[in-house]
Amino acid sequence: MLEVIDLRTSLFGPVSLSVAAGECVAIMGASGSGKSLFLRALADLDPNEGRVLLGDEDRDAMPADRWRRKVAMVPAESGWWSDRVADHFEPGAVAGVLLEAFGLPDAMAWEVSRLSSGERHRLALARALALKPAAILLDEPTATLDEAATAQVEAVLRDELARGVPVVLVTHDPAQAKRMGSRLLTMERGRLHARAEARA
Ligand SMILES: Nc1ncnc2c1ncn2[C@@H]1O[C@H](COP(=O)(O)OP(=O)(O)OP(=O)(O)O)[C@@H](O)[C@H]1O
Repeated sequence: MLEVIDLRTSLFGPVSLSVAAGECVAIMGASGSGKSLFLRALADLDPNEGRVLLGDEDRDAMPADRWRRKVAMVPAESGWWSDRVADHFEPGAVAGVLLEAFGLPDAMAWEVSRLSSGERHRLALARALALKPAAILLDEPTATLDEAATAQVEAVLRDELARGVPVVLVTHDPAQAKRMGSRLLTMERGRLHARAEARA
């Protein structure tokens, strides 16, 4: 369970939200409504106030880097700090399995400079999931992807949900929100509301 209590910055909130183990909450909302800022605050990437709990662990009781490893945010545009894709992954079999699932089995040997935007996005997702986070925050994870690659990403996310990971998914795609979200919320001027479909 990921529990958010009165999370806020000067630019959004307060927002309170509970995401159960294995639940995907899909958040839509107009451009500039505060969706990315909310995810960044949840991951403790920007200064913020409020409480965030993961199971019985309190974010404020652990160093920020430990929290960010547990609660992985994959932003809309990922950062790369080395020339080779492989340098962004810890050694081990988990990454290989993910790259297969994303249809990029050979990507470990590639240079970052050759990656298409869709490849970058899937590899950023694989990089985050390879660390086996306890909660996942996704900012438009398939915005750059075609239908087949979108299906691959959604299949991997379903596996994460099946193993009990709570997922917060920001998307501009209503069909994806319905496919993946067990609850649909909308961000409006920095506040979260239930969407009409979710109340029906
Ligand atoms: N450092 C900042 N200072 C002032 N305003 C900011 C800052 N960072 C973001 N904003 C503003 O806060 C608002 C919310 O930004 P945010 O990135 O969360 O939007 P979003 O809902 O994710 O939009 P999109 O769907 O376009 O990605 C925007 O109007 C943005 O310009």
